[in-house]
Amino acid sequence: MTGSAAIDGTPIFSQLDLVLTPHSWTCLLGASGVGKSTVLRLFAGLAEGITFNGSLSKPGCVAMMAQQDLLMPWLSVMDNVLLGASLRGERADKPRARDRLEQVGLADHADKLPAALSGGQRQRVALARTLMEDRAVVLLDEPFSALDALTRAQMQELTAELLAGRTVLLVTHDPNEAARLGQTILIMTPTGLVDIAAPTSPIPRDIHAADVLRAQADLFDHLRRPT
Ligand SMILES: Nc1ncnc2c1ncn2[C@@H]1O[C@H](COP(=O)(O)OP(=O)(O)OP(=O)(O)O)[C@@H](O)[C@H]1O
Repeated sequence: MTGSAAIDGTPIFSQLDLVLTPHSWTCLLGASGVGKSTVLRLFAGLAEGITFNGSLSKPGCVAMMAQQDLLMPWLSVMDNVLLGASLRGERADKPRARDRLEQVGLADHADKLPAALSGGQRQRVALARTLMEDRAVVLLDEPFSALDALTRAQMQELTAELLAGRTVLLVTHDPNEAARLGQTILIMTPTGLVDIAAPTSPIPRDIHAADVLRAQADLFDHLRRPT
C-alpha cells in the first residue's frame, strides 16, 4: 500500500508506504487514532467511507478480526464460529469449529448466546471464528486486547501455531506482543512508518527471552519518542 487516506474530507494518513512480507507476521503499532484500523480496512476491501489515493495491491480473500467482536447476538457461540461458512452457503465443519472452541478454552460455552459471555470470552469466540477461516492473508486488529495476561500469552501462542506460514498483519498496542510475534515491527506515525528491528528468533518467542525484552524496551522508547 502506498498512498494517503481521508475520511469525510479529513486526512487520516499521507504517503504511507507499507509492504507486507509474505508468509510472515507484520506488527503495526502507533498512537490511538493514527489510522491503523483504517489500513486494515483498506487491505480487507472494507473501505466504505474512506477516500484512498495511491496504489494498493489487494491481497484477495482475507480473514479479518475487527476490534469489535461483531458476534451475531441471536446466534449461539458455535453458530457464530460457523458464520463464515454459513454466509458463503458452505457445509458447516462442526468438528473443526469444536476444535477451535476447545483451543480457545470455550468448549463448554458452545450453546450459549454471546450475551451470556464475558468480554474476554466474546473476544475468544471472535478469534475462534477467524481461525476457522483458511486464508493466506489474515488481518488481526487488537485480537487479544480484552484478555487477562495468562490467557493472552496462550492465545498468542495458539494463533502463531495455527497461522504458521500465513501472511499476518497484527495491529497491537502491546510492545511485548509485538516483540513476541513480529517478524517485521512497524510504528505508524502521522509522518509515516518507523521500522523497528525485530528479533530474528522463530515465533512465538518466549516472553522472557533476552531478544524479546530488548525489542520490547526499544519499542517502548520509540513509542514515547516516535521521531
Ligand atoms: N467513520 C468515521 N468517520 C469519521 N472519522 C473516522 C471514522 N472512523 C475513523 N475515523 C477517524 O480516523 C482516524 C483513524 O482511525 P483508526 O480507527 O484507523 O485509528 P487507529 O490507529 O486504529 O486507532 P485505535 O488505536 O484507537 O484503534 C481517527 O482519527 C478517527 O477519528
